[in-house]
Amino acid sequence: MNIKEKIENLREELRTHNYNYYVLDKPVITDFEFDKKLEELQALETKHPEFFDANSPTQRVGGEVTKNFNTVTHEYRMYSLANSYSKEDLEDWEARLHKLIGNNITYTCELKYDGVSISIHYEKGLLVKAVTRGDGFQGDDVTANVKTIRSVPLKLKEDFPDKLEIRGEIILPYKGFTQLNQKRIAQGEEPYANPRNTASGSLKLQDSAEVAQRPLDCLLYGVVGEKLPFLSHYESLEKARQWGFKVPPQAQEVKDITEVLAYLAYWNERRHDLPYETDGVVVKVNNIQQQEELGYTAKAPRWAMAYKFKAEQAHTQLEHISFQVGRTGAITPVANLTPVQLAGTIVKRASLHNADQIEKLDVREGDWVFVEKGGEIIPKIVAVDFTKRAESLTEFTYITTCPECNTPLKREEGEAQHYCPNAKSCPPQIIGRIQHFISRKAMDVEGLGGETVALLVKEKLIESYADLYELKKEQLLPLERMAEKSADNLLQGIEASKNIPFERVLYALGIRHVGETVAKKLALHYKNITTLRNATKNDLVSVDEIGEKIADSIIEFFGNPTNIAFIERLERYGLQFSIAKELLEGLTDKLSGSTFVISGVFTQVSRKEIKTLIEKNGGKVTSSISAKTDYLVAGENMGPSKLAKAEKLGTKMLSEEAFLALLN
Ligand SMILES: NC(=O)c1ccc[n+]([C@@H]2O[C@H](COP(=O)([O-])OP(=O)(O)OC[C@H]3O[C@@H](n4cnc5c(N)ncnc54)[C@H](O)[C@@H]3O)[C@@H](O)[C@H]2O)c1
Ligand SMILES: [Zn+2]
Repeated sequence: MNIKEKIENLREELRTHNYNYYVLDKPVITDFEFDKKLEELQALETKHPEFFDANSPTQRVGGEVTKNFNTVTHEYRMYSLANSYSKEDLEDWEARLHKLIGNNITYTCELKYDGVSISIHYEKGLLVKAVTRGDGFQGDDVTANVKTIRSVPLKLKEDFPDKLEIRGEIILPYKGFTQLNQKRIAQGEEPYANPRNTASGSLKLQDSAEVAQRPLDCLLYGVVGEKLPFLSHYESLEKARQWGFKVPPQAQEVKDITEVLAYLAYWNERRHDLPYETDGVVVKVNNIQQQEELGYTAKAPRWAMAYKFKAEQAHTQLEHISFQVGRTGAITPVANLTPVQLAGTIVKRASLHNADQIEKLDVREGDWVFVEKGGEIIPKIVAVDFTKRAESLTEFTYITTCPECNTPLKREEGEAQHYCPNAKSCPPQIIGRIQHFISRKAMDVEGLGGETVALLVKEKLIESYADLYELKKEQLLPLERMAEKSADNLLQGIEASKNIPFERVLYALGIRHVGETVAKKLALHYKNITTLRNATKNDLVSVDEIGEKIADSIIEFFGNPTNIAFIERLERYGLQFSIAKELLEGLTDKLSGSTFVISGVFTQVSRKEIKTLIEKNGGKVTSSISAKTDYLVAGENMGPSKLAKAEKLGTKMLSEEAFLALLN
């Protein structure tokens, strides 16, 4: 690989990670690994200026505007921050500052809150607009969602300027994060991975009533605008507090880099005492006039510098490896560790993912290991400390039978995970399936939680989700902690679930690889369970987004007489097994085979309606333009990057009118 290819590859790789992180809220590498790669690219680009590209991830803010909100152009651009990792980096920065603006500089140090950036606009003291950072030039209008955050003032106090834009970070404090996850686990749902991505995902929800349920908070760190009533950054924070904003009190004015380093050392130790996550410190030139003189690079202010805390590692001993069985029978190996302090919590377990991972690390029971916390709540083992390996340790042999039911395990070709095939009577699979069935996105059975399901199974009152519909009050009352009222609620919840629409019932059945979106696709395509049941593999794979793996799994599911018996029972109880009439209205295949991207703001119909129209007419909507995009439905104020990409690829553009005409 030559240098140019290497640079190109790194850029492409970083773009993908940006997309995973900012758009999907599902990073696949740790921030530390991401920053390392970005640094590597930066070094290569500095050494080879001939390959400069204004679109490189080193030159641009990593996010994007999504298609789900109105797009707003920022009056003042939103930037990222330059990063430093050592004392030397900070000293180099100070030397550059001295050269540019002289020696008379003081700084403000603040913590770097780990959440999502937000810009909030006030006019005459009233909150008028809240916008995400997006690509730095344009962001998503998330006003309705931000208004649900209690600490964000809707009205300012005291002598505020007529027009004001304030910048901050929306975060999810640890406490709220834990509560949210406890609720999810009780409802049989997968817990969220970490506070930052959950905050980001919450902010992007379409339903602000749901956002209001998320215990988000907003910490402010900067005011932008003309003729503002302060001379230094530190004063601006004090002012913002007076206006009613939540500005953390840890910010501190310091006079030189030595004091900056003391602040860093202090918070490196103590950051875990804070009620929310921080990933570093931000140092800012204090004097606003000096800030203006220094200005910005393509990506970040020259007057500010982030210093990232090191990802923390712990060193401990792996006592033994145990195994968990999930609802689909998937086996996950878990490392049970000698408890050790890591990033503010005591860690006792770490994920080992699958057999390959164990082999790759060559980890053995009794080994000393290094544990790290990345993007996941469950920490992972990053390496074995071979210097401490006792000679007596033997290579770990993976289990061959299910730890819960003793059935020989299976591993399909090309899959990393082992499965317990005994779906019918393996206890965690039975419980897991029922927990999935009642979960919020599925049948949403109110009054019934994951723990009660486990109890009902243990007491042999139910063996399958179908049994739920035959539960009687007399059976429930003798259960521990089951008062008359809770029994009633539970039964009412079960009764009410009979109205849940077909696509969710289909998802609730728990067919492997059939998630929410796939269930919806299948429901829309096949309209009822009978046609779906009779579909052949060829037929299935012809449906948009249904691949072989999903098709095989559907065929297998319906080929199993036990499942058919369940479905027949559920039909008898009155669950919905065909698609609701409203959904069928206006369904055509006019746009079948075409892929659309929607961008900008529209006047006659909303973006959401456009999306629905496309899908109802058989088209497909994706979020970013690629060679596969057939049409770009372009509203006003479209993102410049989208436009450029569409032009480059020659994507057909449709105005709002042209799009509507296409349908008629
Ligand atoms: N793991 C991945 O795949 C992946 C992918 C992309 C980005 N990332 C991570 O995202 C980050 C890069 O994102 P970025 O461009 O937002 O840079 P950044 O997070 O390093 O810095 C900029 C942001 O810091 C925030 N911030 C928090 N406290 C602040 C304060 N007191 N003052 C000023 N700003 C403050 C602001 O919202 C600002 O937008 C890095 O941490 C990177 O590792 C990870
Ligand atoms: Zn089993």
